[in-house]
Amino acid sequence: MERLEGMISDIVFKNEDNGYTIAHLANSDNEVVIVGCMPTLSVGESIEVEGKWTNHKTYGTQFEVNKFMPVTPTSLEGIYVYLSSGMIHGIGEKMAKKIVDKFGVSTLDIIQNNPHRLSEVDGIGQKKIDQIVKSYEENRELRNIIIELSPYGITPNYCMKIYKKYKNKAIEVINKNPYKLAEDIRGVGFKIADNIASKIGIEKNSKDRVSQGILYTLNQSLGNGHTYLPENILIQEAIKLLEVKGELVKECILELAYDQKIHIEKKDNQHLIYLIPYYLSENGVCKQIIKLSQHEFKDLNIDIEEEIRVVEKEEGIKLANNQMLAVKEAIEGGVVIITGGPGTGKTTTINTIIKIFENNNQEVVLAAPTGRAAKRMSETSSKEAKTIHRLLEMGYATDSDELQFMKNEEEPIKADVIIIDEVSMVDILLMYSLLRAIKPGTRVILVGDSDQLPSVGAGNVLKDMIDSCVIKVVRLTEIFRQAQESMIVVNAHKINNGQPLHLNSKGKDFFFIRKNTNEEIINEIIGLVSERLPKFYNVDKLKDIQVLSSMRKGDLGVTNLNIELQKHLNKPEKYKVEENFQRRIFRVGDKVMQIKNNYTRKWENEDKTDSGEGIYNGDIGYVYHIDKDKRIVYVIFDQVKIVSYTYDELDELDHSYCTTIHKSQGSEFPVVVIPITWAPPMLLSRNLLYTAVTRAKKLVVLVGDVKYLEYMIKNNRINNRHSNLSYKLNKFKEEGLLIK
Ligand SMILES: Nc1ncnc2c1ncn2[C@@H]1O[C@H](COP(=O)(O)OP(=O)(O)OP(=O)(O)O)[C@@H](O)[C@H]1O
Repeated sequence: MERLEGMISDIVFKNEDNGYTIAHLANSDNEVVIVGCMPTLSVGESIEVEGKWTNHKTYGTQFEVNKFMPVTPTSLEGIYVYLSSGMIHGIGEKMAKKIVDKFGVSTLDIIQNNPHRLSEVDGIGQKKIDQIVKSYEENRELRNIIIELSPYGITPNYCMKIYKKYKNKAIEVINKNPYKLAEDIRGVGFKIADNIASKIGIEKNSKDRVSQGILYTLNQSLGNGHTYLPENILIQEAIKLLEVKGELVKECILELAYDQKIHIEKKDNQHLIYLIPYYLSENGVCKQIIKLSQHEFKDLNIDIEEEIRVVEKEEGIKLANNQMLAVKEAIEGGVVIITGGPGTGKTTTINTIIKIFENNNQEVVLAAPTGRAAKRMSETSSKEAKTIHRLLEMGYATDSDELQFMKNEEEPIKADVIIIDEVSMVDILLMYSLLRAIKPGTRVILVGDSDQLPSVGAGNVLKDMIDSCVIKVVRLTEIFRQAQESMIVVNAHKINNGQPLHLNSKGKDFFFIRKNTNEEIINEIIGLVSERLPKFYNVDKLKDIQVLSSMRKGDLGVTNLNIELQKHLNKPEKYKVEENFQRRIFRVGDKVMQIKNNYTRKWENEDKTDSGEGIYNGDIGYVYHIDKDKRIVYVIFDQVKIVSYTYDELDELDHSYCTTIHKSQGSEFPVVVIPITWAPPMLLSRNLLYTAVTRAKKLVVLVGDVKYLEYMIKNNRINNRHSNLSYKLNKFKEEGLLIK
């Protein structure tokens, strides 16, 4: 390894995604090209680099950097260049000159140790001093983290994420418990954390390590939808991960339970191991369901049949028997699940229930798990529907900096009736938060299609509640005439029943285009989306058509289809600003999706007369503007909400010309295009196909090989999730805890 020292005189290239940088390093003797991961580098900075000389075919001799360290500039010129480089917010070129003229070589010492003295410089007030100190500190801390962590193979990009999460506590957190990184930082797995741990000197058989491995295994299993793991499975998986003896794992499981980090529940001869929040939520859901169902509901003193007749007359419909039953249960029973596939009249039933309650002065509140599902519910009911998170008023309590729900047992939701749609998407944690915020006496109506994919989060709540037979369930099974005319609806039910589909009926809305190779499928999809569908169906290629894929990777996965579709749906143009992040290009006009809930992300309209906060997982928007100087991408959602993302926040956004079927849950689109090709069996499943097809309102086009379509229809291997909700609800019922 060789070392060089000098000042950065130019930055030739910087990849914002992974920090790869090509720069010129100058010292009194010469100027050389250095390359490597140096994300925080800026012109004027003095650094020391460690690495080796290489010879590049095209670019000649360059220095490949393994490790870099900032050195405090000592020369007046160095200090001036550093301060004026733009790295310290609040100091421009003029101000830098003034400061250096005043304090000379002691400038950096003053900023660090006696910042109040900056006020001696003309034009610097307290506010400016605070800004300079904060920015200087952040810069220093980030550098320290990079220097400390890069030997463990953590890329600078992750260092930035780590810094954002823990701020100046980062090194302390990592030294105390490196495994915390695996829990908190998306993309850092147990293996990386374990590597740091071993370098810090944590032994393979250390109980800390094994305990963290057990917690990590349980955390990972949440990603597969499990609310607990049977002990034998947990032990097997932990042994595989940690390469230690089973006895030690067992011992650590007991210690974790003793420390109340996990809960062990006995069921028959098995031990079920839960992470605490999941145990509390599962029990809490059971308890709340019992409480809510047992309560005496206020008698509305109405003739239900007469009330139904009034609404039927107003709407010009006649409810089917099961719809009628659902309405009666909602009013008389008080807690009910209404379930059914597409076109079975769920919306019509909800609307009838709303009308009857409102005709009788009852306050009805509507909510759904995602922003898009709530928007759709608002549209079909002509009444405001909120996301469940908004209904529960997610926010910061005065004495805490953690987001939490303001609505709970003490401060319940004010309503006589609460109707929740798309309940299949609600996981066990959210269901508990919701139920605990409902006051006994409030009527609760849960609506959903239990054949859709289960929630992304742990649990199989809707299905378990239905299977338990503890809550009254009304199943809507009749497909109404109007709905029967749609092959989308008819085929969706056929998929659910494992039957062959009606393909390509003339004048209908469900087509299969046979293509064999992946290349043919991609070309066909591009042709359909960019030209033929907009032309023949008069739909907007960006807003109305959604391509859905079951997978992320591969030629026909979301990542590649987004790259291919972007080339045709939003071509590069001189007037369109774009920024290249190597893996992906963000360009003005791009269709994008927010991929995680961000309850505090601010938005405002163009003339800044309206603003708010909260952008949710699955929200689709368009890149509106890119400010390369400020390093900000602006995205517009719902035609008016403009949201800014700094470059290092772009991991919250994905292109969405194509999205995964999982992400499309709860959303509907006029036209859906789905590639049908080989994939691992768990991604060729009936409920994935069913969920994808039922997202379309006007037209479904499948493109690919019909043998995989047939395989999907047959493959009813329901992803079995470890969940104890149904069993527990029944157990409580048998033990006489439920009156009804
Ligand atoms: N009792 C009824 N008599 C006649 N038509 C009905 C009846 N109930 C619903 N419909 C019609 O059937 C179609 C589907 O109904 P609705 O939209 O309520 O079902 P849904 O289960 O919400 O469907 P989706 O899940 O596809 O939105 C609509 O056109 C609706 O007008």
